[in-house]
Amino acid sequence: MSATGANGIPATPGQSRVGNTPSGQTSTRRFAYSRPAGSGSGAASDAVLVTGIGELVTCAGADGTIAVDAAASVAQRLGLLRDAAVVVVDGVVEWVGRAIDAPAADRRIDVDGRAVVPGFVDSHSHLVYAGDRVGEFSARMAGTPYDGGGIGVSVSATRAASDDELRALLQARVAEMRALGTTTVEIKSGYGLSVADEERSLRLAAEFTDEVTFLGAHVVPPEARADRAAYVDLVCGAMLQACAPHARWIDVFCEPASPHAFTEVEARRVLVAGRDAGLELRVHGNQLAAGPGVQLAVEFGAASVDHCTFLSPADVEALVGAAGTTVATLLPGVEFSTRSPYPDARGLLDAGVDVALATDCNPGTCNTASMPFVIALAVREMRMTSAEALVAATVGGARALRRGDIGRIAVGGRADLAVLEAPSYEHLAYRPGMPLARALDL
Ligand SMILES: N=CN[C@@H](CCC(=O)O)C(=O)O
Ligand SMILES: [Zn+2]
Repeated sequence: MSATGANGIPATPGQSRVGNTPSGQTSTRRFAYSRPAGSGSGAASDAVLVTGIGELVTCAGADGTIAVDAAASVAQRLGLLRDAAVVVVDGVVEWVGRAIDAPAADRRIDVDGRAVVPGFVDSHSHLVYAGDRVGEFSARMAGTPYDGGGIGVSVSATRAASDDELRALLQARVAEMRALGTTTVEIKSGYGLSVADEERSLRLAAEFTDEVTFLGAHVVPPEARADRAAYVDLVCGAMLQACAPHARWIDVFCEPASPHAFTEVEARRVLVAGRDAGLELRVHGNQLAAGPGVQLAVEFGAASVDHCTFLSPADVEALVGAAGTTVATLLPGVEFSTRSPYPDARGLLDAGVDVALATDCNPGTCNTASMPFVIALAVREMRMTSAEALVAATVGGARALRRGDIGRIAVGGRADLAVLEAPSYEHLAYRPGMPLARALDL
């Protein structure tokens, strides 16, 4: 997390909140930053010059997707600068340009020719859980299919954990993400599934991010299976009332192919109730089979429909029509870890759908916090170009969270930078599994 904290991943919980700021344009004006004379050290602005950037990818020209095009055009749309510098004042980008034109600043960080990209925006994760399900993973690798039933195992372990245990687990997971270049993360509940345990999950998640999502409608918990309707009533009633104050978003696992997840009718009730409570909408849909998730998300104007693994032509058409409103968030780490077919990213991009990439980090279907791994999968397995994958992991994630202040390196936006142990962003897919990206501490 950047030093300025809390809309992204804070280094420590409980940092102050920062509102959204609109992204500005790349600036080439020349001036010097310095602390105001006589100001106390606590009150002064802190201007940092990040220089020696061999390749700076600002994503400033990216509008959500990068067309497959001639190299020069891709570079232009990526907002790619060589031998560049960025000036950051109090966590906000104040200047972007050639290093030789850079103004003076209070402090200087020289990245010595490395590439710098926008910090990754991981717009889909389930980090509030205890225990693991490695046995389920091994069984799956031996042929047992995933159906969501294992979520109950994580619910039991999470309910049994103390607040401090869950907080420590969250802190460790968020730190792993930051060490891999992620600067904003969305965190869902969904392993509590009682009023008290969902409320607690969200309260703890809110210590680490503003992008908190209520997922009481993850599965019907084991003790409620005899009366599904009563559980949906609870989610839409007392649970929502207790959880809404901690959350920005509501999500539902709409997957009729799973006996544990929710039908279209049930999901519709959850989305209506969440919207009426003032929450913004997201949907887990079309993960295990073709189904109603995508159409429902589009109908409700949800910010994102996530997974999109099994889509009909009508689903793609609906997503094309919803471009600018509903993002298709692809989670190829899930297909990797469940040995499932990958979503047709190429078809979605070519059709004009807004696409994001995220980890879905969770104990069941994808236990990785690595956005670089997701980018490598997107390029190798889903035929996205490296440029498309980087944009989907930055601008795409920002759009899936309806945020204009992150995902790009632009004047007026948050100074969330990831530095690469590499000369170019293309190394992210070229060197899979290598620790190439880290969030830059300013
Ligand atoms: N599919 C629903 N939820 C998670 C998996 C949760 C779990 O299996 O623990 C997902 O997005 O893949
Ligand atoms: Zn998920």
